[in-house]
Amino acid sequence: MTVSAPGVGTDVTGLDSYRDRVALQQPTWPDAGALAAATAELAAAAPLVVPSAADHVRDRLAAVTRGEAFLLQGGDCAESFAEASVERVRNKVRTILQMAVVLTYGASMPVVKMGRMAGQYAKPRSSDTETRDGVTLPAYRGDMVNAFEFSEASRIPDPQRLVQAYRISGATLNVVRALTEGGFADLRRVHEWNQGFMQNPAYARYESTAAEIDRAIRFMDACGADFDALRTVEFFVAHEALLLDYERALSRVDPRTGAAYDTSGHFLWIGERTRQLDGAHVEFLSRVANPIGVKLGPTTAPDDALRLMDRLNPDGVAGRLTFVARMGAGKVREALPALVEAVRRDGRPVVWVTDPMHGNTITSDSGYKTRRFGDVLDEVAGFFEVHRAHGTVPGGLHVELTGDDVTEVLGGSEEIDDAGLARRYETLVDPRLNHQQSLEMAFQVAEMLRV
Ligand SMILES: O=C[C@H](O)[C@H](O)COP(=O)(O)O
Ligand SMILES: C=C(OP(=O)(O)O)C(=O)O
Ligand SMILES: [Mn+2]
Repeated sequence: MTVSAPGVGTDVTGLDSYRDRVALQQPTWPDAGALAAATAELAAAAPLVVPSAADHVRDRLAAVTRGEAFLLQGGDCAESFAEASVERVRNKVRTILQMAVVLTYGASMPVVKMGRMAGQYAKPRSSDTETRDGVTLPAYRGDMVNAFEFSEASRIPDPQRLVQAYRISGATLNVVRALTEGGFADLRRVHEWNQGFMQNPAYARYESTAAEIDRAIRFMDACGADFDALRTVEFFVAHEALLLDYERALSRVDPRTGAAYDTSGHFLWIGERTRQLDGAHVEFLSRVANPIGVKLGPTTAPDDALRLMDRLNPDGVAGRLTFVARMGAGKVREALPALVEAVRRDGRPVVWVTDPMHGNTITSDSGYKTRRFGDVLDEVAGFFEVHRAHGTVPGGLHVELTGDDVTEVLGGSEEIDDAGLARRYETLVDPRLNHQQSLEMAFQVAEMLRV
């Protein structure tokens, strides 16, 4: 089979069909020649993930649809080039591993671990521009597009940033692999970190769950469990497939099967703002074989969900399609049931995940974009209630988090208040749970999973 170069000749795989559709939320690149040079460089570059690994993730997600595994997706709203340091990546991976141990216990199921990492560099925005002190500039759209700094030069989209994002994603993946394959993920070690977290009296309410996990691990030990076999874990990477110039340039045909894969990450998702049925994002992801997700906000109609299934997973391949519901704590109990019921009746399997962040964004009195920890947990509770009522599988959790001690989300047992937000508010776009809030969430969700 001959395959044409990107954008040249016959579109054998259909990977270029999206070009005839409307793509929302794309940057206005000022120099077409510079964009072509950058995408040509990416098209010739090595894949970040290989097709067989994406297939493997799809199989893991198929287990989630059967209620035999639980999915945990977490990471920054927007990764930044400056924070791709070993330390920051390690803290994020550590946080996700710690949460996963608690959730594994709560669910009595394997947890599929996936970072919003190694590619989460492009952001959709509500407005094309940002105004500060009477000065209006193009909005920041992620490090893959322009720089956060509020100056005219920084905000001009630069296609070389696509190449930089690819290189930094490769370096991030390398660190993630070294950590998760090199003993950092050892169950005994992760358990010790969780015991360290429990030293803080603020978390006394989780003591009984923590003690049960400790007993379970001692029981495994007494039974002669092979802890050395638990020194490594599978860890996958995911991001929003927003910038189609980047995603297309990193897509490759798998010589084993002739199928196309987007090799920029294991799992890609379509955001709430770009999920139009006839839009470019749905068209593009319909052509790649990776496991994919779609965010569904509170205005989604049951028919929209069914049509997305027709477009993205017509044959009902288990693990291919994940719906990430991001309704808001006040809406999830009204908005989600009709969707869940329509999908259940249809019969084609879908992984249902809750994103309890994006429907709960508020502006604090002092002007910070933030979320309340209580709202976040309430949306997760609502998600579980809806699935229990319908006999369907609540398959996972999608959260914005960091492994550091930032102060971006209000509340939690350490009671971050409006004045406290200023202490360490570092996010470039949306507020993230900090390390402690993330673990606290895991303990609370573990309690919900076991009832
Ligand atoms: O993560 C996503 C944000 O919610 C999205 O980019 C919109 O943010 P904005 O309203 O600040 O533009
Ligand atoms: C933009 C995001 O979410 P949504 O598409 O759900 O608004 C996000 O995940 O950062
Ligand atoms: Mn976000």
